Amino acid sequence: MGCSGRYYLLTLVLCVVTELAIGVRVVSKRKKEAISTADDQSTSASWWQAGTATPFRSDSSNNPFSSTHGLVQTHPSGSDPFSSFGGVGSTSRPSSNPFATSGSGPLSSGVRDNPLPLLARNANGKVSLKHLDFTSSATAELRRNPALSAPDECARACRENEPPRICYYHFTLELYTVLGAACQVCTPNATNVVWSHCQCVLADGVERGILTANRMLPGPSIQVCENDKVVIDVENHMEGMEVTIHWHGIWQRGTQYYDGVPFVTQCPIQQGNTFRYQWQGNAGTHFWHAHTGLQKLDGLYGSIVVRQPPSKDPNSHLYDYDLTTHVMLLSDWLHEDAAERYPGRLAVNTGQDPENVLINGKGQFRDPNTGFMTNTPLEVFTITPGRRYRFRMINAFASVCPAQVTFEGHNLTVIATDGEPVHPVQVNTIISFSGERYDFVIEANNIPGAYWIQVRGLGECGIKRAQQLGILRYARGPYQPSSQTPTYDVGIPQGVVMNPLDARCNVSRNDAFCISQLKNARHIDPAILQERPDVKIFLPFRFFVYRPEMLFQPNTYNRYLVAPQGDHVISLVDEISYMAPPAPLISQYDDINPEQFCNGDNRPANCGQNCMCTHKVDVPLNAVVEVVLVDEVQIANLSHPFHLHGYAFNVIGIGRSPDTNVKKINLKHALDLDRRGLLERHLKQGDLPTAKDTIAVPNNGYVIIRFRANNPGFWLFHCHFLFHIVIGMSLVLQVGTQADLPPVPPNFPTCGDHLPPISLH
Ligand SMILES: CC(=O)NCCc1ccc(O)c(O)c1
Repeated sequence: MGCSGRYYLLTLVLCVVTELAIGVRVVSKRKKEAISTADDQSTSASWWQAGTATPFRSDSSNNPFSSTHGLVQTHPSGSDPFSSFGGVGSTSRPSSNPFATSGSGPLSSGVRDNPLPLLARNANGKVSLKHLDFTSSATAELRRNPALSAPDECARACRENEPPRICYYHFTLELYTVLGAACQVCTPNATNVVWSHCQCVLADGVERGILTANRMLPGPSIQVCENDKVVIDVENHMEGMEVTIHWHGIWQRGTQYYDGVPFVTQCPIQQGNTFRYQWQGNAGTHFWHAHTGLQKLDGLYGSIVVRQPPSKDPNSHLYDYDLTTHVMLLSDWLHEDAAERYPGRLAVNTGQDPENVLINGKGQFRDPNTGFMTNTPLEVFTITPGRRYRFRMINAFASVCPAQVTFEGHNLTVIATDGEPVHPVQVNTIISFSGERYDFVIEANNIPGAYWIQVRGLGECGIKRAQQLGILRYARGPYQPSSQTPTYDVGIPQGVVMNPLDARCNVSRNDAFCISQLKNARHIDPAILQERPDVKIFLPFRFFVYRPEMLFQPNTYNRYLVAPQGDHVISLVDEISYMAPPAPLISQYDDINPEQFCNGDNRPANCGQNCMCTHKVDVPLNAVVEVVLVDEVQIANLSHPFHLHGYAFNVIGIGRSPDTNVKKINLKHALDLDRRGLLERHLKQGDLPTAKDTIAVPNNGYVIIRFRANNPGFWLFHCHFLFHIVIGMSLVLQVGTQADLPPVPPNFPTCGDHLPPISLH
């Protein structure tokens, strides 16, 4: 296939950015104060089920704790899994439970945390912090340096004239376990997000080895105000593992070397080493996760919330509360190490699809073979009648499954995506992809009670019918919904869909909103909407399927993934499979052999169908860049979410070929459509394309994004599916030159090959 036409560099026109005044909105309505009574905060009670203890463990035979505490559940056939949940129904425990012999149970044993505080967070409102004793988790650094603020001091309502803080976090990364002995000492609090005093990780009640930051799942939440400085010391104690942490959604202007991409912005952090990340966050709902190997899927992720004073949020009049506890992090979950699925197996546990879905690291699991269900606590979000709440949803999935979130009996008013505010739209359900965030408002306007939250895994996750439940609970009301438990097939009625999978985005419809129909609530650089961008890049992507004879040729060791149907594949973006260089681009550029680099216009000689090199596309600083992503994957039902580091881009168009006799879109056809003016581009006055940093390219379709390349650096641009990253569905956009970048800090770690002359002494 020829390369011409894949990558266009048009004349760079430097545009003077005229700062247009944004319509200033005066928010005068005083926000309500937090209510923080104990019954708002804790889910109370335990999840031990009366009856015979049947801990659900992958192997309980040689585990000393196997019959002592655990997830006892006995509902093979649809009886109510919540009879002991939240203080409703039976609270007696199996006699084999060690807590039972204490006569008091974990709630009153004195070792359990105090109820977690509810922080009121509407910036005019007061912050109410109760019961929080952080002395035990204050690290040496916090004690030593009085200029630093602890996580709970930073998780506050943001005011306009308040001095910024320096918010300090210490992440200790370890190999750890779900249902370890820590669970004999305490039970985690269901609403704990900022940190935990309890080291018990329950997940979905199925024992497995995991990776954790500070023995929490998700890891610690970073919640700060817009101008705060954030400092995170990442101490790697994972045996035999290196790691980097990426701060997904944080632009890293001026701190490009702290973006956390291995061999692009840093050397991976070796075991036993501590790496200090420091950045200032752009406002919004973001998250952090490991960017090395498959570690993210084993538990290394957590939320980031960068709040603003309400006067700076164009949608602040739509909600009364923006609580630390109303972050909703969705993740997919396996019952074994992610590495068990890579490169992948042919007979047992094939493919990469998850066993389960978690909401804030919580959930239950129904064993499809036995029908037994764990009864670990579900996530509970508490609301007060009449109030309006901002929820911050993060899709931290690693797999290809879109996640569909529905709240029983409540509309969702979407007010932001990927940290960027939009003109509000009301929907009933949100479909999101790995890496995306959606902020929405829920008004507590239904009959006070408890309501189901359903998160379904779509796409490939439909095979295992992976879903999870949570509870939206009105304060002082029951913990248990009175309605039928939603099942995968008979769920909460879906109504209007945010982000429909059918990619019908060129028509206004009353059953769905496409992302390309959302309107940006912030100022858009007018140059973004000019007809011709300065740089236009077509990026088709697909898989290359190996024949086994090619892949397993003696003395060749090419990487591959065994896809769900058994195909052995690598990923190609513009016919190139990304390989990381042996040293970081940002700090050791000159150590890298220039022949390592490639792109569609510069393919290495003899680079065949499985061309592997460091795919890098250069973009002039300040150019207006358009990227057209084209899905050339020949698989139905699979849409790839692309994430750009360092930026939020404007989503100019999403669609499929209008040509009904074209069965499969490809680069050639997309170029042809573009020539004929048939690619959808929202460039009219008033279209206000929304800003995002992660966008799913619809299956058999395309996405057009634009951004002004005003943040110099080496920015990874990649499919956010974890198993697609490791087989090369990535490239680096180099914006500007090394001279445009701040130098890396003194003593920045170095790495690289060691290939000295061979000597016998
Ligand atoms: C012919 C072909 O492209 N096969 C690959 C299909 C595939 C690859 C990777 C996945 O994660 C996945 O779900 C499906």
